[in-house]
Amino acid sequence: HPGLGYGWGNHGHNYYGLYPEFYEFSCPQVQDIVMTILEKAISKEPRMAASLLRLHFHDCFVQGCDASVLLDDSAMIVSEKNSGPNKNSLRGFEVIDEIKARLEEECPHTVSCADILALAARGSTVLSGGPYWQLPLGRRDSRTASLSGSNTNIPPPNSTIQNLITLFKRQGLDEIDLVALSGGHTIGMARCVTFKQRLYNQNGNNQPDETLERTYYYGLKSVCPPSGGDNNISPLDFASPKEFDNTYFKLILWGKGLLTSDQVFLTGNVEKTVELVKSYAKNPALFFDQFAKSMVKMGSMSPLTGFVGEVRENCRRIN
Ligand code: HEM
Ligand SMILES: [Ca+2]
Ligand SMILES: [Ca+2]
Repeated sequence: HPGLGYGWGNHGHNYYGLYPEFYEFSCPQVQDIVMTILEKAISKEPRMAASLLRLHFHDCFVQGCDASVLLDDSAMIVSEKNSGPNKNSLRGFEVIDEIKARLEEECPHTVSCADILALAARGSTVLSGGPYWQLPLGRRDSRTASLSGSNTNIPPPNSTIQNLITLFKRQGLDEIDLVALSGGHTIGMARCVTFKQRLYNQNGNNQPDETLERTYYYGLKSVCPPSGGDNNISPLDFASPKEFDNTYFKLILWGKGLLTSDQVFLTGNVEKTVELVKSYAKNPALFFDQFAKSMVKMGSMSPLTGFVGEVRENCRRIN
């Protein structure tokens, strides 16, 4: 029986009942279909890879990886899409819809939206030049969403290092996962409003963040004026915003992390995260390997399996 995660196909691993061969018989084309649509979307707009990677993260941190993030407002549902971290920020829903529609044609009522998010995150990483990993599957979709969970569990960009460690610990993720997964910021963009405080008033004294490297600071000010321009965007890794590589960590060593939550790995007085940034900056293979491991770990957080939850027909609403 699909979904129970015992015996066949599990090869002795048990990510809470998820296993890579879950769709081997019920939808063997799933991987090809996902990759075809991702290739098209990402070649049209490279940033889409980043947006899809982030969607999986924002799903997993709220009720686990159950596609709660995809539900629209309705009579039954208060959508997570309107939370502080998500509103005017999350992207890629149309690509998920396209994948889902295609999969409903090929393998009706079979592939969950939560698994589509995990597949899209892995595929987006690979297509941006990052690592591939064996992806445990078999997540089912929630019949609920949590706006409050979205507001409280997802770390804000001005977080202190302690705050980041605490919020990740709460999900069962440690400092190694925190630093490696934040390496996802090697691709994609952030809006001015998420880092503006660093430019004009980091500590309530109307001064810039002194950990911000000078020339980078002047460049950011030109993108992000003191008033207005909140939706102007800047790359999280300006050296290679479309390339999944380890330059994110090199930039942090040079004082050129974009968000406070990036730079504090070096400046937050936690020796462990300082060492991790240095080793990932030096050794891209080490970063790739740990990113893959931590993505599997994050992707296995509190999944719905077996007969719990459902496989949505449309990712935006419950059946
Ligand atoms: C450690 C805590 C984290 C914080 C505080 C954080 C914060 C942010 C913020 C503020 C943005 C910009 C949003 C906007 O401008 O609207 C962003 C973008 C992004 N984040 Fe994170 N993030 C964190 C962890 C992660 C993780 C774990 C991943 C994935 C593994 C990730 C992947 C991304 C990606 C790829 C983007 C760019 C999205 C795009 O261009 O559409 N982030 N993040
Ligand atoms: Ca979720
Ligand atoms: Ca990069």
